[in-house]
Amino acid sequence: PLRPRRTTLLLYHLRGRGRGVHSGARNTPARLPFSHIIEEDVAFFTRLLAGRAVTDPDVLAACNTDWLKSVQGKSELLLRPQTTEEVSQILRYCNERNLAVSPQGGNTGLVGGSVPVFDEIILSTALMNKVLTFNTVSGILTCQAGCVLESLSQYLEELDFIMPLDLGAKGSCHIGGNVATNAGGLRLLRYGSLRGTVLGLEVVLADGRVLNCLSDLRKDNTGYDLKQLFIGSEGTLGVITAVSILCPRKPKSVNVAFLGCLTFQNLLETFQCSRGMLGEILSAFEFLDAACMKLLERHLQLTNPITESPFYIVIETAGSNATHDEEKLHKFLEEVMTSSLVTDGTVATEETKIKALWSLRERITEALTHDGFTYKYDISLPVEKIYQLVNDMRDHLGNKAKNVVGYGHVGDGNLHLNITSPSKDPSLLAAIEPYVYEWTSSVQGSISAEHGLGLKKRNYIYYSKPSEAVALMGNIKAILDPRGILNPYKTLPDDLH
Ligand SMILES: O=C(O)CC[C@@H](O)C(=O)O
Ligand SMILES: [Zn+2]
Repeated sequence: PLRPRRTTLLLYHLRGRGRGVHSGARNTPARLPFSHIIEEDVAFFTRLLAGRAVTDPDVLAACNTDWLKSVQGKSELLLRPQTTEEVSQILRYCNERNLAVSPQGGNTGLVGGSVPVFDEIILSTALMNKVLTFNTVSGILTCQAGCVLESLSQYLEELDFIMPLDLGAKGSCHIGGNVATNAGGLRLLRYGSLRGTVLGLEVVLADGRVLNCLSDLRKDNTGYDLKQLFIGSEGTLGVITAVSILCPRKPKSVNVAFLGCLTFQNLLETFQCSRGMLGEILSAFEFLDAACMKLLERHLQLTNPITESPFYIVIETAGSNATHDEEKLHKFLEEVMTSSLVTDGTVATEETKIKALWSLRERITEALTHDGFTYKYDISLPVEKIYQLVNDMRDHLGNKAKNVVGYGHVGDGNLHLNITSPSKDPSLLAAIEPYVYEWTSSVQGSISAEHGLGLKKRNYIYYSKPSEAVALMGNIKAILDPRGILNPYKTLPDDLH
């Protein structure tokens, strides 16, 4: 049988905890002994933030619920600071009073990391939305954490630059949240992860200290690279208040091809061929299966632009010379079609058609929300194994699930495995987990490629990290946030809290 590669002791611990209890219950932690908010606290924040300390239940309702509507917090206080100094004062106060804080950006996360679990104070970055500097020579942008990704993209496009990341949630997500979760998205294949493009951060620590490591430099080897600790730490080690990020030039020519393949093996060979033939202009290689296409058609009334196929690919090229790029793309398409790797396809050069083709990939998450309750898995695997997990899961679940779909970032070896059911179904969940984690661990994959661990996946960390590494994470947490007030119940497993 498939087994996680961690020590027997940990396995026993992990399984013993869950035995006989469905994962939903296993995932609900107990409230830690933080203070409760009293009138004096609200008075303090009202004085500090004048009109931006919100107790209105209607406003709080939206911030207490995650985008998937699967986690429901009970916070009674939302704070909307505008400056780093205000964040610093908020945290200093909360730390002294032992009040827990749930930092929140655009609240588009998919693992329950951005909403309170109990009555944590919500610290929103929504009003910290200013661009601070942009250097047109270096392409380095420095902005506050609450800037919406799409607004930054629009700002930069006017200056002939783009953001190095792009994702479906761009219209709502905040750059600070992107960095805090180390969001990957659709351009990672070309521009790399935020661990490379983020050059500096300003972070407020749990006790209110401000760590200004913003940077206008591409290179800086002076001591430990502290910013890396905060990238992907999901607000558990500090609150990111500003970001310096390296932005590429806006490509002069962009093309998108939407292709159909008969088998996943053909899709993989098409990927290899695209790397060889498109080289430096390849900017995305994404896939969806036929089950995703059916959901897009049924729930969003989108139209499949090509013949029905078991697999679809979205390839984007971005370069500086339209003639050169198109020539390369056409040679590549000729090659994959004559060799029958690809059975049908369409190409877009014009912006509205490019957008329409991209929505077939970007709107799958939205289509899934109309299909019922969705169990989501964001898995990193050796690229050639990506679809095997989807097939194995289908066999494993039989007719227990409504739909089992696979899509994701082929270029990054990142599968989004989503399973729907008419409503929340504990017996379905028990069939999916821990099977999905054991399967992933057996091929040394990661149980969270780009969405983070948040509330939902925190206790499964041992499937992807050795116990020594998790213990060290606990030590780091204890140094930076000794009272544990920052985003409690998230990222780290319950046995460390
Ligand atoms: O909804 C999901 O599971 C994936 C969301 C996002 O990461 C994507 O790539 O579309
Ligand atoms: Zn994704």
